[in-house]
Order: sequence, then structure tokens, then C-alpha cells
Amino acid sequence: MTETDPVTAAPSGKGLDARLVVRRGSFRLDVELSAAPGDVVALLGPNGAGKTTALRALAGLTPLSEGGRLWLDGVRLDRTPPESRPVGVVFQDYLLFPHLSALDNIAFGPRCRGVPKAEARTQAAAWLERMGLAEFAGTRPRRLSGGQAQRVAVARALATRPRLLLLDEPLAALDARTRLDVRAQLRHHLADFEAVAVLVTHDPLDAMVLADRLVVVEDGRVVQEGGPSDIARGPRTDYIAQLVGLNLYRGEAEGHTVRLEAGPAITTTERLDGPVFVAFPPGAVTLHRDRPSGSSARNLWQCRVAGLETHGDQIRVDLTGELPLAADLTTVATAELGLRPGSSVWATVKAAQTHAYPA
Ligand SMILES: Nc1ncnc2c1ncn2[C@@H]1O[C@H](COP(=O)(O)OP(=O)(O)OP(=O)(O)O)[C@@H](O)[C@H]1O
Repeated sequence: MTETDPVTAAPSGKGLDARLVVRRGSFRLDVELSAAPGDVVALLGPNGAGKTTALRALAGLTPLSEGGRLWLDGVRLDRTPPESRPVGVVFQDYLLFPHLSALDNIAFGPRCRGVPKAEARTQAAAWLERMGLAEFAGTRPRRLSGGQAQRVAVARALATRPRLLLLDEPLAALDARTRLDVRAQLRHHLADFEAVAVLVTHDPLDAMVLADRLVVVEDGRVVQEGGPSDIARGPRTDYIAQLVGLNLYRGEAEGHTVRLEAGPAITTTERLDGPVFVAFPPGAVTLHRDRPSGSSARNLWQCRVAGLETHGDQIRVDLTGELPLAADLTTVATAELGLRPGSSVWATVKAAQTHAYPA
């Protein structure tokens, strides 16, 4: 039984309305989550942030603690046992029944919900067809590839016509190529899905491609939420800035100058006053061996190379010094500058390439 307090009034309207309060040892999750039917929400966050705990609470596998609530389509769910919830779950490692064929794996859900066997199998065959897997109807899970198995798992969850679809790192176990295919197909199915979908992921690309809205969780709390492009343009924590590949600083603006809490000032194009964030991409940073004399860049800092790593077709240079920052350079530029850990360099960033916004 849950320890949840009775909630007096049912929220009006369809969709999900939840406050997920869960205690696990010294960890406390407290996350508000609401979504309309048709919404795809991604829960994004670092290891240990509480994403899986949130998903387990939605599925009913972990009880809510005091102060929590969970409503779906105007019905209170937190006292409903997991198997009776209109919830479909897709796990990262598929969890298909090994002794059942692909078709019977999908038919299992409708069967459990009282659909007669022949009808459940007809529905399952239609799902396999939709997934492009008709020829694998009689195949057992161990003979399916990772991508095929994950599609069967998605079909199995959707076949029960859930009002809430939960996806826990659904692409994490797939190799890069398969991931691309399954991501595209999943996007298509989620776009057609008429109820609420909640996706847990580490991968910002999965989140941005699959979800309409991102909810970023750190240490059991929501630290930022919004559309993918809003989050990418205006990250509000170091974790999110890293995720979307931006250098991020906090400071106090006075006109075009932002004095950082620790470190130097940054000149920006936006005119602002008061507490702000300033962000710029690593690609906006130019490095010089010697202090540049004729540079028009307003922002010039002396730095030391802390590390170098390959990042796509570029080299990501990790810099410490007056201002810790990441810079992206071509391999040729890195070689020409003779950069190695410990090298002393000057970094410039044009004001026009920074973006400042209220904190
Ligand atoms: N059974 C448990 N008992 C006590 N604490 C737990 C238990 N399971 C998880 N925790 C703690 O709860 C916190 C949240 O874990 P959770 O698995 O939800 O995070 P996550 O965001 O899903 O992380 P990851 O991305 O690594 O899967 C962590 O601090 C973890 O140590």
C-alpha cells in the first residue's frame, strides 16, 4: 500500500497530472509532471538524478511518499496496482518473454486485458506489420536483432492501448546505426500516439528528436523545463550547458558587461542589468599562441590547456585559467598551435557570439 495522503479534488481535464515524491534511503525525489494527451515528455538528467525512480513511480513499481499525487485522465492512479494501470512500459533491454514468439509477446498484453486469443493475435499481427516485422511473427526474441527486439517491445507496449507510455532509455542498448533507424521509427509512432508518453534518457539527441518538451532533473528536482530549442538556447545549469555543448557562466550584468561571480568580465551584445547567464558555443572560441594585438574581439583571456579530445571531426580543447572554457578547433589548427596539455594560450570570443539572458 502507498503512504499517500488522500487528495480531495480530482484535477479536471485529460492527461497526466503528477507530483512524484519518493524517498529511497537518503535520496528524495520531488518532481511535478503534467502533460496533455499527445505530449511526449523527456526526463533528462545525469546519473543518479532520479529519472528511473520517477518512471517507476509512474508505473506503480515504487510507491509515492507523503505529498505525492498521480492522476491520469482525471482518475487517481496511485492506489491502483501496476498491473491494473493503463500504462505501457518499454525498458532499455526489451524484457521480452524469451519463450514466446514475437507475435505472442505482443498479443500477451491484450490477452491479459481480456481480449480473446484470436483477436489478440490479429491485433499483434497488425502491430508487427506496422513495425515492418511481419516476417518475424513466429521468431523467438533470442533470434531477433537488438533493433528488431526493441521494435517488438514498443509494439507490445502500444498494443495494450495505454493512456500513459513509459520508455526507459529505449535506445541505449542499440548500436549507432540501429539506433538511428529505431529512433526514426519511434519518432513516427510517438507522433501518432494519442496519449501521454514519458521518455527517460541520458542522450540529449534522443530527447530533442523524440520529445516535445524536456524536463531536466538533477538531484531529485526539476532544474529546467521547456521545448528543446528553448533549453538549447538558454541552459540554466552546468549539466544542461554541457549537454547542449555550450560554455555557461553566471554573473551580474551592467549594460553590455557581465561581471562573473568568479573570474573576469564578458562583453555581450545584449544590454541587460542584474543577474544573468552568458553562454557561447565552443566553436566561437579562437585560440592564439601569443596575445593577439589587432583582434577586434572584446573578450580576451589567458588560459592553459587542461586536456584535448576528439569531438566529432574537431578537437575539443579543455581550458583552465582566468575563465574555464571549452574550445572547438580543427585538427589542423590544433597542430599549428602545437597544443598539448599545459600549453599556455590566449582565447578570444566576439561579443556577437555570446548570448546573455536573465538568470
Ligand atoms: N533501491 C534503492 N534504495 C536506495 N536508494 C536507491 C535505490 N535505487 C536508487 N536509489 C538512489 O536513488 C537515486 C536516484 O536513482 P535513479 O536510478 O532514479 O537515478 P537515474 O536518474 O535513473 O540514474 P541513471 O541515469 O544512472 O539510471 C540515486 O541516488 C540512487 O542511489
